[in-house]
Amino acid sequence: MSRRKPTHDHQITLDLGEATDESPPMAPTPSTTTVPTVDAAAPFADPDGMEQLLAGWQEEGWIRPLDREFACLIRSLSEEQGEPPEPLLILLAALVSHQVGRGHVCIDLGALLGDASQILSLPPEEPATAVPTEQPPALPRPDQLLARTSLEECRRVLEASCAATVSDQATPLVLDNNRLYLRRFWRYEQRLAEGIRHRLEQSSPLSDTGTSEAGTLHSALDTLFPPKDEVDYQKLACALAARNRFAVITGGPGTGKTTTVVNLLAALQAVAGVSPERQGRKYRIRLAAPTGKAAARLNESIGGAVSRLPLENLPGQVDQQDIPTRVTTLHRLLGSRPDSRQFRHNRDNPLLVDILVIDEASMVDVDLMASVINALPARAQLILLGDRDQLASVDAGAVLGELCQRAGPAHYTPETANWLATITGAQVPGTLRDDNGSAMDQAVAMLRKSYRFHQDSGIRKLADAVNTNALDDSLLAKARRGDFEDVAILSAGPGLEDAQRLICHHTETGTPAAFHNHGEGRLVNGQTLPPPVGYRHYLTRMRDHTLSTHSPLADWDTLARQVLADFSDFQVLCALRKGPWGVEVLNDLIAHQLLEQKLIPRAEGWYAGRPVLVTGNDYNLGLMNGDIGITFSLPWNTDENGQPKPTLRVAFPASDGTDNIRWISPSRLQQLETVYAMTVHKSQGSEFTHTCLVLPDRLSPVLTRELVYTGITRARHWFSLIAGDEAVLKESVAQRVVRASGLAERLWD
Ligand SMILES: Nc1ncnc2c1ncn2[C@@H]1O[C@H](COP(=O)(O)OP(=O)(O)OP(=O)(O)O)[C@@H](O)[C@H]1O
Repeated sequence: MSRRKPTHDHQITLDLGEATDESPPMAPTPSTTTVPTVDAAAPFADPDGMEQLLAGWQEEGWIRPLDREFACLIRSLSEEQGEPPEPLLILLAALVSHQVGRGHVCIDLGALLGDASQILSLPPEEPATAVPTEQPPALPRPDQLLARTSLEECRRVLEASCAATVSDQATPLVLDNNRLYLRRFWRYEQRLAEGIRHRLEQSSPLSDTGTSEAGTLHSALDTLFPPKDEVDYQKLACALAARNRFAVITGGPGTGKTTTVVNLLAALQAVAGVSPERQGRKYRIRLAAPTGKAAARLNESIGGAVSRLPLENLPGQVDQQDIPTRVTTLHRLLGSRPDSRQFRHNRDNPLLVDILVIDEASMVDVDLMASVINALPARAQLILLGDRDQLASVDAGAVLGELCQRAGPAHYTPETANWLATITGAQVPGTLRDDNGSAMDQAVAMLRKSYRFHQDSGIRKLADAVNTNALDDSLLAKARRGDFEDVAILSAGPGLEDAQRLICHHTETGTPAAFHNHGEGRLVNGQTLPPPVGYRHYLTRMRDHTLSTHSPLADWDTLARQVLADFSDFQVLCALRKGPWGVEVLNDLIAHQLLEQKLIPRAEGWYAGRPVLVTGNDYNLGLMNGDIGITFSLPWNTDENGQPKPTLRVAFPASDGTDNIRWISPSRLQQLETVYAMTVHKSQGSEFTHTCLVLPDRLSPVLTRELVYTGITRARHWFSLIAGDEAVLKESVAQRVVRASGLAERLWD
């Protein structure tokens, strides 16, 4: 019988990426139903046995209902096509879905069979909170099952199945080079790799140093970057990004990504101004970021950088209006539609843009990045900015990290090095050269010098040590002694309650006494910095204002702007959501501390002073996941006696690049949470004057080098650390986030 591969792609509308949490599934709560006892061989005997086992895993919280349902769907598809349903196929389907839920784009079967418990993190490690189960469940673990099979067997089963192909047939699973994908994610990765490769192949008139365009780039860069004794990596990055239709500029905090991209855009507009091909038409440029918060932050910094450009000295008659300063969110740019994953802009309706710059690109998952590529005209230039060492996107993929995996010791070919020498006058250091560098290598630039953090900055030293897994006792001891003027390590007594009390007190006051010289007298860019603060700071401004019923709305807007700015002067970040060190418990404890100090009127429900974080996009209200608002009690309405009747409204900054305030009734807000404490994941793309990182006293898979680095680098001027156990801090730094994906192989091989 000849079997037809079913075209079931449309049926796989299960949202296999969206249920992604920031952390792997937590440890099971004790089960109330009896779970069948099976040994590791039994589930392979028949598909019912395998399904029964998956049901047990789901019941124990090891996998999501979605993972089991997907596996059952694969079984049904096989049966519909007259195939004997293979238990191993059902298992692999559940596992690939599970992995996508944890941020992986696919499963690398070789790696999976090599170390299944590490790759799958199953059973989930007990989190800091877990109530120990009295009896561990008598279920075979995935690694025990996988130990009974081989790569050849997995391949055989998948290749024989009508549910998996390597071809363009729309089967729900794709086996590609020993990597197993959900088709949707395989397509994203393919589309992304194709879009990047296509851009890398396009030639640029800038490549030929004899063209007028190249000559203009040379003189524009000389104007924008004053001569230096050392290699100017910003200038090199500008030149490389100008030459390629796809480029990545990566660098740590304050290395000048914004400054560089503004210079780059000015240089490109200068080139457009002289280009015979463009006949004086300037490029249409758009700036975007993955979240409203990240867009707002770039908005803040870009205007200043543009106004400082020496435009009058540039060739090509570049005007200030030629460089945009408005930053939009990617969803807004692409035209998101409620209840749909499809954007208004796509291959058939591309964006009207010549150059698209995406900031904070580490937060962009493979799905969204593929949508960006899909919506870009074929010749449009795409420039990604971001810090490759930060946490990867919450949803599947680690696109920026993968694109920058060879950025440290770069791989510039002799051709690139010679071109850079002509265009920038700089010699590329020998350590960054490679005769065998690929096209992709030539499109990646890393900024290596921080202009925000001084050489002796504790924040910088800690971040560097975390990145290189060199966080040792002597550095921590120095920080604890107050040797760094910007870092404080706070230690509580041994008990959990002592630690929680310390966190609450610190959160209220910011504990300036824990910092060098009580945080007094620090000079930054020639200005004295105010000492670090806690939440008392913004709540005091709220409490002490003198506005009344008769005050105009503009005055309330001004107050809201100040309070929101004060709120961003401090933020507690947690690694975990659940448990005594997690966001939920700490939000509650901190609210009660502030209530006790009479800074807020109550600690539950809605009240004046409650800070909230939007946790899902609300297109009707124009609120995006990650937006932060503060609740105000406004005397705008009056009761029947004409007396002011306070009304609660939440003030949000407008997300359109203006400094407008939107006042929204709490009853209209659907997805949100209190945000005295926030997870490090949610803090990506944000920055706070003083950041306090709280780490638990037990290791969990969530605690990784990327998480600790991201937490530390959210601090603009002050960083405080409260760790339940410093050994856990060091162990966290040794753990890395590794996400399975085939993107790098598609681009480099
Ligand atoms: N080449 C330079 N010379 C002197 N100062 C610089 C240079 N480049 C950047 N700066 C300054 O360093 C600070 C950080 O620069 P910028 O905002 O461009 O960095 P960034 O990498 O975008 O920062 P972030 O980490 O916030 O994304 C700014 O005050 C900027 O003016």
